[in-house]
Amino acid sequence: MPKVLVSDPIDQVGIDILSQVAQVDVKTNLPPEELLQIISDYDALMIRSGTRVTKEVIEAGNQLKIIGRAGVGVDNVDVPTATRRGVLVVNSPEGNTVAAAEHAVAMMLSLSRYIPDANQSVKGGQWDRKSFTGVEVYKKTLGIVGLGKIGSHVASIARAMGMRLLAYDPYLSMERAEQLGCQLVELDFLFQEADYITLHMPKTPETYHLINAEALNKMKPTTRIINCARGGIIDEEALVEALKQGKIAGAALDVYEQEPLQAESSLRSLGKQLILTPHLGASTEEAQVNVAIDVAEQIRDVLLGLPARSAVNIPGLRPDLMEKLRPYLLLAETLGNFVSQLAGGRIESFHIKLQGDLATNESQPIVIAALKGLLSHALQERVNYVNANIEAKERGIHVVETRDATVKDYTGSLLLSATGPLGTHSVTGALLGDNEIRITSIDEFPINVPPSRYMLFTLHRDMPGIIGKIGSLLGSFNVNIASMQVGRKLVRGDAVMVLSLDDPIPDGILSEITKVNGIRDAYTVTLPEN
Ligand SMILES: NC(=O)c1ccc[n+]([C@@H]2O[C@H](COP(=O)([O-])OP(=O)(O)OC[C@H]3O[C@@H](n4cnc5c(N)ncnc54)[C@H](O)[C@@H]3O)[C@@H](O)[C@H]2O)c1
Ligand SMILES: O=C(O)[C@H](O)COP(=O)(O)O
Repeated sequence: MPKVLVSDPIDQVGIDILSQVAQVDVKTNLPPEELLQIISDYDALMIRSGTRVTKEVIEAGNQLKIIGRAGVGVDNVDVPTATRRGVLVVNSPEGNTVAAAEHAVAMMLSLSRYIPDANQSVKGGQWDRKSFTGVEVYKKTLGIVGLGKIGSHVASIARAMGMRLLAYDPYLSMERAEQLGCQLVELDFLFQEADYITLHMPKTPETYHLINAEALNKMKPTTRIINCARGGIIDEEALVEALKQGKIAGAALDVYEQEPLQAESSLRSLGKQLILTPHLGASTEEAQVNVAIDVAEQIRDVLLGLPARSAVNIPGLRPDLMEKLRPYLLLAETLGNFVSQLAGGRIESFHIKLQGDLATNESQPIVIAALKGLLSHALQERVNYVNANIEAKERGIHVVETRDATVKDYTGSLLLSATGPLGTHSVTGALLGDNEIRITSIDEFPINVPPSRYMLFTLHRDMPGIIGKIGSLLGSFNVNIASMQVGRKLVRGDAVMVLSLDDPIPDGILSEITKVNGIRDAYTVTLPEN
C-alpha cells in the first residue's frame, strides 16, 4: 500500500479519502530535520502553508510522486525542483476563496468599529463606550488591489454594503472590472482616494513591498489597509512607522513577512489601530472541507495512476503523450509568459499558431500550456493546466488557435502573438536537438537565443554605436550582460536587440534606454527560475 504523510492540520474528510488507497500518517509540526529524515518512506505528501517543502526535502523523497497543497499558495514548495524530479504538485485554487474574502471584510469592519479591543476591554471588566467610537463603511471608497477570485468576491460584498469601489489590477481588462462594479484606476489614484485598501494579489517581485513608506505617504490619514493576501506585500517596518505617526488610521494583517510572526515584532506593540490574526484567511470549516476533498481526491487518483485535475506543474496526461509533449509544454509556457510581458500584461487577444509537426489535434495541451504561461505572470500558481482556459475566458481574452503543417524550418515550432497595453507583439520558438528552447523570432525579426531569467529587448534603428551605448548604460546601472544578439531584416533598417542579463533590471532603466538616439522602444522580461 502506498504511504501518505500529512504534515499540516487537514480536515478529517481528506484523511478518510486518502485512507481508501493508502496508509496515512498524520505528523504535524515536524521539525525540518525530522521531515528530511522520514520523507523517503512516502509516496505522497499533503500540506498547508506550515510545511516548507525545500529542494532538500524533495530530493530526499525518492519515492515521492505527488505533493498536495490543501489550499492555494505553493510558495512554501520548491516547485521547479519538484518539476525537475517529475513530482506532481497539486493545489485547490478555489476551495478557500470565499473564506479569505470574508476574512478581509471581517477585518475591514473590525477595524472600523474597534471590535477586538472593545471585546478585550469588556472582558477585562470595563464598560468604556467612549474609546471605541468607530466609522461606517457605507458610502466610503474601497480600493481593491488585485481583482482576481478573492478580490472579486470582496467587491460583491462591499458593493452590497454601499461602498464605492476602485480597483487596481494591471492584468485585468476594464470591461471585467466594470462587470464587477469596480472602476479600474492607477495605483497612485487608488492610494490617494481610498478610505479602505484591501490587498488580493500574489506575492511576486513586482508586489514585494508594494505598500512601502512612499505608498503610505500618499494615503489619507483616515485610510485603513487590510492584507489577507501574502506577507511581504506590505513593508512592515514602514507600516509601523506610518501608524505611529498617524499617516494612516489603521491596518489589519492576516499574513506576515515571516510566519509565525516573531515574538519581538514591532507590530505587536501597536494599539487598537492595528489588528493581527495568525493567517486565518482560509480557516473556516467549509473552506477546510473544500480544500481537503479537492486535494485528497487528487492524491488518491494519482496514486491509482489517474490524472490530477489541478496540477500546478505537470498536466494530467497519458504517460506516453506526456513523455512526447513535455518539452513542448515547457516551450509553450515559456513563450506565453514571455509574450504577455512584451505586450504589457493586460492581454486583450492572444493568437497561437502550431507549426510543422505540432499542427495536429494531439497538441491541444500545448495550447493550454501557452495560456498558462500567458497568465502565469499575473496569477502565479493559481493558474494551472485545468483552469487556464477558463481563466483566460473570464478575463475576456480573445483566444485564436491556428495550425500550419507547412512551416518546416524546425520539426515543430510555435508562433504566439498577444495584444495588450504595449501593443501587439509576437514571438516564435522551437526546440533544438536536445530539447533546448530557442526563441527564433521576436516581432518577426529573426534571432536565435535561449530564454534566460532576465532579458531586455530593444526595437531600434540599425546604426553604428547603438550597441555600445546600451552596453555602457547597463554598466552604469551595474547590470552585467551575459549575451547579446541583434536581429534585423534589412541592413540599417529596423532591428531588435536581445540581451540576456545576469541581474534584475532596475527601475527607471527603460526610460533611460528609450532616450538613446535610434531606440524606438525597450521591453524587459523576467522568466521564472527553472
Ligand atoms: N490569508 C489567507 O489565508 C489566504 C487564503 C487564500 C488566498 N490567499 C492569498 O490571496 C491572494 C489572492 O488570491 P486569489 O485566489 O484571489 O488569486 P487570483 O489569482 O484569483 O487573483 C490574483 C489577482 O492579482 C492580480 N495581480 C497580479 N499581479 C498584480 C499586481 N502587481 N498588482 C495588482 N494586482 C495584481 C492578478 O491579475 C489577479 O487578478 C493570493 O496572494 C493568495 O495567496 C490568502
Ligand atoms: O494559500 C492559501 O491557501 C492560504 O494562504 C491558506 O493557507 P493555510 O492553508 O495554511 O491556511
